[in-house]
Amino acid sequence: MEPRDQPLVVALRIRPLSDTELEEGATVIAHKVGDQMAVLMDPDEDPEDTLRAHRSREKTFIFDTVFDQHASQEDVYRATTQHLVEGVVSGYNATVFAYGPSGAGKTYTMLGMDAEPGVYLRTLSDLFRAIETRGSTDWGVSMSYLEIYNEVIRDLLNPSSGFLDLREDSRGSIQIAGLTEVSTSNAQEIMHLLTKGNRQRTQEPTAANKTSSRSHAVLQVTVRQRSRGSDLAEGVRVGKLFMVDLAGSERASQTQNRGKRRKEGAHINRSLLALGNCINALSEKGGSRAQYVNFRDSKLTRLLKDALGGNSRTVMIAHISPASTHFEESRTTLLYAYRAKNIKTRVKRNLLNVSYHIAQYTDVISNLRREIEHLKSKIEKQEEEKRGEPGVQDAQVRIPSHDGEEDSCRQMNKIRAQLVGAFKEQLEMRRSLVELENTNIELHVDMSRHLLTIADWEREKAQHLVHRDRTPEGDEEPAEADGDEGESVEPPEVAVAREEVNTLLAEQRKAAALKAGLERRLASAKEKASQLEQLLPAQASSEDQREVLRLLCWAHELEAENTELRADGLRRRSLLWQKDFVIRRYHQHRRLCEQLLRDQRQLIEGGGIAVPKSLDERYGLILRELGAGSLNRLLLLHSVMSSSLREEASWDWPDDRKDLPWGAQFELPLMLLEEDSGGYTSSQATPSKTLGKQDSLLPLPSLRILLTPPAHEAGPLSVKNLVSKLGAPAGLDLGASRMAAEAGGPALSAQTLKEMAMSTKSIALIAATRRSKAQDREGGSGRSSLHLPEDMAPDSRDPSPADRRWPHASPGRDRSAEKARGKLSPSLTWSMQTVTENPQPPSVEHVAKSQPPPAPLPLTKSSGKSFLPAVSTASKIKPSPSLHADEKVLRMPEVTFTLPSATWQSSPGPRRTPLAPRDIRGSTESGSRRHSPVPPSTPCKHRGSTKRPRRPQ
Ligand SMILES: Nc1ncnc2c1ncn2[C@@H]1O[C@H](COP(=O)(O)OP(=O)(O)OP(=O)(O)O)[C@@H](O)[C@H]1O
Repeated sequence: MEPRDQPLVVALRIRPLSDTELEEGATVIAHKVGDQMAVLMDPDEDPEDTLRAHRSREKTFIFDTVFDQHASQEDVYRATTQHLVEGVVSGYNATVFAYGPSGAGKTYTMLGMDAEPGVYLRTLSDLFRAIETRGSTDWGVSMSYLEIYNEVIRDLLNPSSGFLDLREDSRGSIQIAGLTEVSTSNAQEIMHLLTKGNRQRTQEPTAANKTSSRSHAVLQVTVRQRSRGSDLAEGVRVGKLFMVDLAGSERASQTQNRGKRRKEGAHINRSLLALGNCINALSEKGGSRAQYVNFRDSKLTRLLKDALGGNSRTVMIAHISPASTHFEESRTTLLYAYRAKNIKTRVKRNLLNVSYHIAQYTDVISNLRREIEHLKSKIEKQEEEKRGEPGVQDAQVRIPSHDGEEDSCRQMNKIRAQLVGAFKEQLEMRRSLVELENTNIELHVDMSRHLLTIADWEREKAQHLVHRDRTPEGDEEPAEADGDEGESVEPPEVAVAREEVNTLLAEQRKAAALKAGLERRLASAKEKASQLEQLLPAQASSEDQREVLRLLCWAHELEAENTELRADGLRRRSLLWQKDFVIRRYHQHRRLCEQLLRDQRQLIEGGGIAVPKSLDERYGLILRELGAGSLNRLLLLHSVMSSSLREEASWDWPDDRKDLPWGAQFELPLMLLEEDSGGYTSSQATPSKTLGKQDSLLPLPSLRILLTPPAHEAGPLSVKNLVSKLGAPAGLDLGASRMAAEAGGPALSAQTLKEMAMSTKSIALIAATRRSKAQDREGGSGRSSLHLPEDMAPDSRDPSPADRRWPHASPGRDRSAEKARGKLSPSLTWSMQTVTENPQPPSVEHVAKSQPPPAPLPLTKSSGKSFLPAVSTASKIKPSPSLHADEKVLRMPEVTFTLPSATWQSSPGPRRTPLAPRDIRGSTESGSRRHSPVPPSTPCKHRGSTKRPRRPQ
């Protein structure tokens, strides 16, 4: 046995709900899933609302063992501590900690009750038993029991001895001067002493526990072994077993403790923090990098120095209450324990492909579906048989006569119970598998993030080196050369990232091992179930058989739906994560481009290089743009969108909006080159010195979502042309960045369009929320602040000020007036839908008819990579007329929300014909050929396939 190679074993125990918690109306939020997983649900989450399941702070944790309220003291002991006994008898140290907030059951686990003794007694009994079986040596067992209260040590076996001193001898081992050490010969004796000592332990009632232990109690059992007949000095082996019942880990803010209790809390937390630090540092020491372990921070850690830092096998039993009222403490405890578990890791690259896992779920679902079909056909066959054999109608005929009906019923019930048990088992395992997969994806994404941080640093370092190599020869930047920072020192966040990667890799390995085990168990459970199925006997009545088979079907169907639902959530989550990741990449890319531009500009100016006027103008524009910070605002918007989308990951849109993002047109902000004259005089022509003014000219970018294209569109323009015309808007957001990336290529890729669609969806959500809030503020007048975008009507260049309101503007803000003064920009609209290349502006009817709403989000895997609906790559961008203007001024257009909803009302402008819902759906009743985004007064629904993933109620 090599204790140094042993990782810290962490178990979790979830106690039953207490009477007090039940009285308070608390619900159970901590669940055990499988043998090693615990799920902590968010109590604020509505359990009925399955669609919002991913919005919660629900978290899954994997430990070495998890116990719930059904676990007995014996179960806990066997799984956590029993294996330590052998080591102690062989001369090693072992430590068992009970950790957790006040009232979570630490003392119950360690000390237990008379009828249900805890870890102490069971360990000691086993210890003595082990000693007895090795009868050939001389043994001595002694014990001491102390408490650390407010950073002072008291002897619980002899409290009158006062406060004891902790000393370190010349060999560095810790001694407590004056501590009573009692020699014992059996476990019962120790228990008697313990019970006596426990009465001396500092206990006070707190809000969480009427008999709260306010101190750390340490029971130390020392086993000395001497070989008979050998020299005494040489033949002694000493094994120490520490069993620690820590004080409650709750934070002061979480208790209602005042005065003395609060002071105690501070001490308790100090020693627990020190313990946590030691555990972390020790894990590093065991790993690749040696690290100083500060045991001196508290008495607790000094006392446990030998046990922790030496040849000790250590087990932590974390405790939590399952009650919703203790969510915060439970969460903190789980995180702490989870951290403690992550010690000793070995690095190995093991990046997994998320889509691979998703494909696995698809397989699971199809297997289950096949099974359902098989069972259904079995039932049908049986029923047919029954119909075909009228004589067999009476089931009694088939029942062997020797035991009669009762026997058959009993047997049937037995088999049915077994079957149900087998299915339950399978169900649990399947759920655990899904949870494991979730964990795996989280690990995967976390790791990608950390790898990105490391990659960033590596790149920076390389740049730094290149820069240093260049500097001594050229005297371009003598100042910087002087101020050379020397060897680049790895920043702490990179070190942390490396550490995290290691930890995550270990986690992944562990999760993979767990998964393999689960899969094996699932396979054998399946085998068992099918054997049971075979057993479905001829001796039972056919009615019973049918019932059992129906039960089978039902269980499988439920399971299939459940798995489908989870796989669906998983897909969406992984898509979001991937998207976030890509955005970060683009963000970096944008920063690089900015730097490049600045450097180039510096070079040009410094070297006095003559550049063409047009290029110079463009440089000026882009630098002003950067100075104005519009791009950053856009990125901010995008991150808001993204988080909003994540929160709304279930996408449970109201009926009138659920199809919208996939079939809608939308505008994304682009950097436009605009003529600095005529009707579009741009204030951006003013240099960026007037930043304050500019800020007011560039309100928070927003986005417009339209149902049909503008009536005055001048014809399609390919992305390639458009982007080359407008310049690459690097870093605007994912969709725009993609456009930039594809500037030299064909039209927008399907992937880009999908990503854009996702962005649109989140924006629409934000818009809807803001709108309903705005309506609330307006006192429910039913009059929303919906605006009519100016490019929706032929005369939009001369709008009536009264008609215009901007969602983000102050109520009185007159947008058209601003526009007339040249402060606002026209915007660019393009369609997500496949549009025929028609140079004429399409009528509303034509558009609606020729462009049925796109396909719904399919649940099945598409192309093995993405699960979003396929969007035509033939999509075209339709510019507004302003785009054909000469390219002189680079400017960021304003973009706005326009979402139809049953609840929205607006006052249409005098020159507009409001578009009825049926117009949007493409009814021929509409006489208007003009597009108007006026929202319908009844929910607008696309005709055609508007289905979203089906969700079971
Ligand atoms: N697994 C369990 N089964 C039944 N009852 C339990 C269990 N765990 C704890 N309890 C009960 O919960 C109450 C609080 O438990 P306990 O005193 O062990 O908590 P604690 O974590 O030691 O609290 P403190 O830190 O304040 O000392 C006790 O009445 C105990 O009997």
